Amino acid sequence: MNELDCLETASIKIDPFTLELSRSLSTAVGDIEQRRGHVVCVDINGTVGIGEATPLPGWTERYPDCQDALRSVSTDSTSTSTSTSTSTSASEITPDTRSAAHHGIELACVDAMARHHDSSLARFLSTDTPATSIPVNATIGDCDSEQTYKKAESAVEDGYTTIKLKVGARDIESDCNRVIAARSAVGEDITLRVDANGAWNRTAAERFLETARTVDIAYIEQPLPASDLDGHALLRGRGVDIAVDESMNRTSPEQIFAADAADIIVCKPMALGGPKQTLAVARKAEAVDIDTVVTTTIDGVIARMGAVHIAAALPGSGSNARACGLATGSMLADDLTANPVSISDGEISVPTGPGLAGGALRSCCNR
Ligand SMILES: O=C(O)CCC(=O)c1ccccc1C(=O)O
Ligand SMILES: [Mg+2]
Repeated sequence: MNELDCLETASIKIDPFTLELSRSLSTAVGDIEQRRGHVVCVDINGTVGIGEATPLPGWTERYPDCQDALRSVSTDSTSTSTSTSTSTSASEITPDTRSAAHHGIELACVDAMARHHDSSLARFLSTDTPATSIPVNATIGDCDSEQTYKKAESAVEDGYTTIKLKVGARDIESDCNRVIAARSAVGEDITLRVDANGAWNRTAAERFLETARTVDIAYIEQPLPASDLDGHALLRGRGVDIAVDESMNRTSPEQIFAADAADIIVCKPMALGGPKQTLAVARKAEAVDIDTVVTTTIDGVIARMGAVHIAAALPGSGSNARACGLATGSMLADDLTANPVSISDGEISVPTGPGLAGGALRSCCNR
């Protein structure tokens, strides 16, 4: 079955939501304060599947475009209140494959298919035995050195063994002082990484790299603008690994690999258009010895669990793999429904029931 073949036979219902963050996440490209999206519920011959489409401007299509794309495939007239016609033939309109709308539908389809096979989504997607838990990183937004120290200390108290700091929102010297502060807060055994969200030029990135090497930063995520693949290639091999994130949205994985631009790719299923594209990219990366780190765009619990299953289905996933950015649920003030799995000792367990999480997310389709 093709990923969206289910559109031909499924009924599709969409339900908009807004989730506030408990505290905004400060990054080099601005603050994230709120997440708006749609729960997507499909019914394929009586098997229900749940997905989530939560666009983030800059990373995916804009909210109105996502909503239009979902309405065009929805078969439920009550959820298309502002549109005059109900539904066009679903097979005529399929959302752009690299979109949050596509992610929402595809996730719902694979959830239904996994349920139909009485398999967890990770097992359904994996060509191997999926991981049962995934190490995850704590994420610390931009803040001053003193706050960085305190937050790093408390992340370790909470059991995290990998911490990611957002950098690039202040001058290089201040960010250098922040990573020095973070290292002194956590000791030697904790993995530190930073994410500049493309804020630096090559000179600034080189300056940061000198300090990063001395405080043992595992990798710098997107130091340079997304299109500067050659610049990323030049930063490699200097004692700190280089990861790309935004570049994944601007160029193809093949271009990134060909430019030798990255040691690690960061994959956000919501931005890559769904579980299948994400896995396909990760498998290509593995074939050329590049690690994949799966993260979210700070999604609701449905997409977050989707990302956990994707991470578990990846080649070489599990406790020895690099920590994934999947501990983003605590940034939300409220959620679509209760978290089906817990995070402890820096690892998130992979839900074991059929599909995304057995019956645990079911209430999302009756909201
Ligand atoms: O990866 C993480 O630790 C959290 C997720 C994160 O940083 C993020 C969240 C929303 C949008 C962009 C990003 C990013 O990685 O740049
Ligand atoms: Mg990033």
